[in-house]
Amino acid sequence: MAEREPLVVAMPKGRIFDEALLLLKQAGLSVGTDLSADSRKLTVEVPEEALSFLMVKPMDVPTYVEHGVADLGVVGKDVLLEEERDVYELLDLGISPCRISVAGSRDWKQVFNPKVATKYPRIADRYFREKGQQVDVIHLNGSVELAPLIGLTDRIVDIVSTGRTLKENGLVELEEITHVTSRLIANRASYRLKSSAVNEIVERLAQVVKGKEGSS
Ligand SMILES: Nc1ncnc2c1ncn2[C@@H]1O[C@H](COP(=O)(O)OP(=O)(O)OP(=O)(O)O)[C@@H](O)[C@H]1O
Ligand SMILES: O=P(O)(O)OC[C@H]1O[C@H](OP(=O)(O)OP(=O)(O)O)[C@H](O)[C@@H]1O
Repeated sequence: MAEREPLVVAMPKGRIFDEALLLLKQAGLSVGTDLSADSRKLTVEVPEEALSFLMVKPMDVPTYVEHGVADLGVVGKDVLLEEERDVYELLDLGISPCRISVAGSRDWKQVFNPKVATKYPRIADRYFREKGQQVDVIHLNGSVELAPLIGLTDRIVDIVSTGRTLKENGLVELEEITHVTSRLIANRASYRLKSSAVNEIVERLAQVVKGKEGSS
């Protein structure tokens, strides 16, 4: 039974949630039944473990952590690269793997003043700048694969996992930008001021992650 002030953890709703929850359980945390993908509750208290969870949009996890309303958060590396928030990245959890890639039609050809559609404008901008290519980045919030199909852009920068969305829309992966997995992040002040509680969770999760790596 923990006596300390609860650690607040920002949990991403959506794709990552179930895998993140499983990791917490495998780390021996009894998080109860309120913390579930089906729940509509936005805050879940687990007093037995001195933990409190916030259910947030994946893109917003680093925002809550940077501002210190959450001590810890679980978030995809894609979001960290895009959001560039001032947080500590403590652990690669190895869950929800995917990649960020450039994609387009099979017969794509370099054009003058090329356009790229993406949910990740900063990542795309940085990638093409580092390659010395000038592109016009168009920010979309989803259904990004539609852009080249209807002539909005020549290419896209988006998440690829199974490759099914690209395939079903007649697109191909042209270049991989980076591999993505989910990470445990911490608020900078919490990491110093609540170090023993934070380190305990990090160590427990690291054990689980190490065990999975060993068995794969
Ligand atoms: N196939 C995939 N597509 C998108 N994200 C994936 C995929 N596989 C793993 N991920 C990871 O899951 C996270 C996205 O989760 P999710 O799709 O639930 O959120 P979202 O993009 O904010 O979705 P929405 O805007 O539809 O709520 C990404 O940040 C990435 O790290
Ligand atoms: O390679 P796949 O396994 O097909 O996964 C990749 C697709 O999944 C995501 O879209 P999502 O379902 O989140 O919809 P969105 O278009 O609203 O972002 C991503 O943006 C790709 O479109």
